[in-house]
Amino acid sequence: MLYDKNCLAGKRILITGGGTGIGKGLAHHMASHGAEVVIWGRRTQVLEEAAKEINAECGEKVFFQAVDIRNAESVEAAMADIWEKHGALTGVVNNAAANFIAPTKDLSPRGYEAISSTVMDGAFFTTQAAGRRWIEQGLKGSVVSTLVTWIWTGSPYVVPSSMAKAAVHAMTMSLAVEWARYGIRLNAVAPGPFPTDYAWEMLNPTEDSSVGATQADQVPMGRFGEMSELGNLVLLLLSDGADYITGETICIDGGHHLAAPSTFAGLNSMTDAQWAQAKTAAKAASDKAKAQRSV
Ligand SMILES: CCCCC/C=C/C(=O)SCCNC(=O)CCNC(=O)[C@H](O)C(C)(C)COP(=O)(O)OP(=O)(O)OC[C@H]1O[C@@H](n2cnc3c(N)ncnc32)[C@H](O)[C@@H]1OP(=O)(O)O
Ligand SMILES: NC(=O)C1=CN([C@@H]2O[C@H](COP(=O)(O)OP(=O)(O)OC[C@H]3O[C@@H](n4cnc5c(N)ncnc54)[C@H](OP(=O)(O)O)[C@@H]3O)[C@@H](O)[C@H]2O)C=CC1
Repeated sequence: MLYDKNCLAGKRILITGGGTGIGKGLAHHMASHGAEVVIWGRRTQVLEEAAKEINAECGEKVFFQAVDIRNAESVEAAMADIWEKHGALTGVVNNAAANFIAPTKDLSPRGYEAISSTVMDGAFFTTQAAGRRWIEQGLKGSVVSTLVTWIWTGSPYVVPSSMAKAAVHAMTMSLAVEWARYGIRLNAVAPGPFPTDYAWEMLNPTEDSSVGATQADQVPMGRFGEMSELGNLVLLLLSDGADYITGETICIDGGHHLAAPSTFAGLNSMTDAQWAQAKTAAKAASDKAKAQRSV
């Protein structure tokens, strides 16, 4: 363990999308360094299992709420519930996201909305609900958003995600200035590929769609990122050790985007028939998750 195992003692951190993938890894990392953690997602069973798994190792540190972050009223109600039942948060990780690869010309308005509203509106509603409370109560707070290197490079075939992540980047810089006087810091991380089940089903659904963005051999360091590496960076930003850092987005990608294969440009050669196969495969994974949603 790089950091002291109690370095986050007294911290209470909300992680959206904390039931799976990176969010679950972050929840485990923060809980194992002494923080109390609340995880959000739309599937009660998935959240419950994640909390149980982490708590078995770390003690009763992780709590969960089924929340759809696209719904401002639900976010507000769940945030009020945290303050009432657990106490004030000290940090928020805007980690939940939706994404799938698709040719932009074929995207329906609902497809665009599903991705952009989750990433952009969800991060805004969650940040505002916590920030308002910190300001009213004179409390310090730290917000960390999980972005992606496409905020600098853009990426074809994931245009709504690139646009919405760039918007959250703008929110990070803007509120860092607006809320600095309240002691509220906003930072972000921009990971390269950290393979997770759901993301890879959405971004790498078929053999033909496996391109640079999701391939370890395209990373200059020759490997994917490890959860503990991302966890250590987010931990630092959530901790008092980063008290003078605000408005920053820190890249953690083994040099991936500087070597240029970090986008989905390699999908330019896919045919319409290959795109139809990719859509069918991604939708099957998505439908399986949807059948488990509680909200
Ligand atoms: C360098 C490496 C970088 C990697 C960066 C990673 C970034 C990520 O963010 S990965 C995160 C992946 N995780 C998720 O996406 C988790 C959440 N996902 C979901 O909730 C679903 O999978 C969702 C994205 C499909 C959204 O679900 P929902 O809001 O319930 O939306 P619908 O199923 O009703 O679909 C809305 C709309 O979108 C069309 N659509 C769905 N899937 C596809 C697809 N694969 N291709 C094209 N279009 C798709 C769907 O047909 C609907 O449109 P209409 O048909 O017009 O109604
Ligand atoms: N994996 C990678 O290589 C990279 C990932 N990222 C970013 O990291 C973050 C995590 O991605 P990853 O762990 O890979 O993917 P996952 O699909 O595992 O995580 C996304 C999470 O968001 C939740 N979620 C989606 N929509 C909503 C919603 N409307 N309300 C509440 N929760 C929601 C999902 O749960 P549920 O469906 O139950 O609601 C799920 O737990 C994302 O922001 C992604 O963009 C960035 C760069 C690289």
